[in-house]
Amino acid sequence: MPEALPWEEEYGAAPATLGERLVSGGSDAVERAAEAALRPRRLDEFVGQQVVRNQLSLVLDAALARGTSPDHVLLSGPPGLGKTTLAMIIAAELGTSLRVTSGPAIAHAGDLAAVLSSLEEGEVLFIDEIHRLARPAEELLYVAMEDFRVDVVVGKGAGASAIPLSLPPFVAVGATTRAGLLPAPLRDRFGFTGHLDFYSNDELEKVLLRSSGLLDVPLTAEAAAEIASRSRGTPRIANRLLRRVRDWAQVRGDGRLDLAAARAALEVYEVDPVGLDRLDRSVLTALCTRFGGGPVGLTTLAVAVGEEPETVETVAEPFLVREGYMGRTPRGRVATRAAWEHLGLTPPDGASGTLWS
Ligand SMILES: Nc1ncnc2c1ncn2[C@@H]1O[C@H](COP(=O)(O)OP(=O)(O)OP(=O)(O)O)[C@@H](O)[C@H]1O
Repeated sequence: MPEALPWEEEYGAAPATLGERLVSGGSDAVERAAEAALRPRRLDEFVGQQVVRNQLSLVLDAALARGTSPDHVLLSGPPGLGKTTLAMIIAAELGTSLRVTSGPAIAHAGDLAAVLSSLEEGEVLFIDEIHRLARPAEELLYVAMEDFRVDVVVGKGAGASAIPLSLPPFVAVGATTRAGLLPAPLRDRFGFTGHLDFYSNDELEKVLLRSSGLLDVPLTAEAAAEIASRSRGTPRIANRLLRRVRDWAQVRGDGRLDLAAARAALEVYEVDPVGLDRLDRSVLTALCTRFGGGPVGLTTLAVAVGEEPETVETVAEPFLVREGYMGRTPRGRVATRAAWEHLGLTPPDGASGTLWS
């Protein structure tokens, strides 16, 4: 198994709690409905991710020019960066329709065989969380991707036989937060792999200004910059914070989405100027004030903030480590100088781990 990329360890499948959290990359069903209206529909509306966008546009244009289907596409990256959106765009650019499924939705290889055998020629099959496909379904998929064929098993035991069923050519688009977990034979069937990275604040401002236009709420440039800087490099979070600022402006403000409204709304929702929320801050505060900056074990730290260790590890820690507020050492979690400074605290002299940076 190849080594996981650094962010893959941090951004596994979103735990259930993520959907309830304003600054998480994950989303729930209600959230998804609100997001649908803000999705870019074509490649030239898709903000940022210049490298992937250029590469993908070449793959698609070349296929269109040849009049054939493009290679299968694998999209990897943390939640909320636009993998589903890109899959929809691929179908739109190819002028075909999109069929959507996901690794966890396919319990048996037969479920996948049913989806595959109902595909129309040239259709795009989007498989979200492809790393969570069961092994037999995975094996069925890579035969289908390579040879456009599924082997339908008839009968049981010694009398079982496989009847090959031809499939029309289709395009598989897989999305994963953990490309390193895909077995090599499956990964190799994707002719093009695009890795999505966190967005810059400038790019998030563009996402926000575009979304505010679609929502028909005027957003000032300063407010866009303020929301962008608290959005953890993630368009999904940026759009979600925008909707909360819009709520505040409608209910408590004068309807305008300006800097004052953005700051006031994000204060109500406890999203601080660098995008940390209450859980993030309570983890850092406990680490600094109760454990002298660490090192402290995950379980002890989690008990101190009244959370499950898994919640601290998967929900708060990835962003805190990525942004340099927390370190993971063999002896436990440590606060960095940036954490002390962010909380307005002075690190005690000589405390081990406190000046970890
Ligand atoms: N490049 C972009 N430009 C504009 N909006 C974007 C962009 N990328 C994502 N978004 C917005 O962010 C939201 C989340 O994107 P999307 O659902 O595609 O993410 P995802 O990577 O598939 O997440 P998950 O892995 O959780 O399914 C969408 O509603 C979309 O409007």
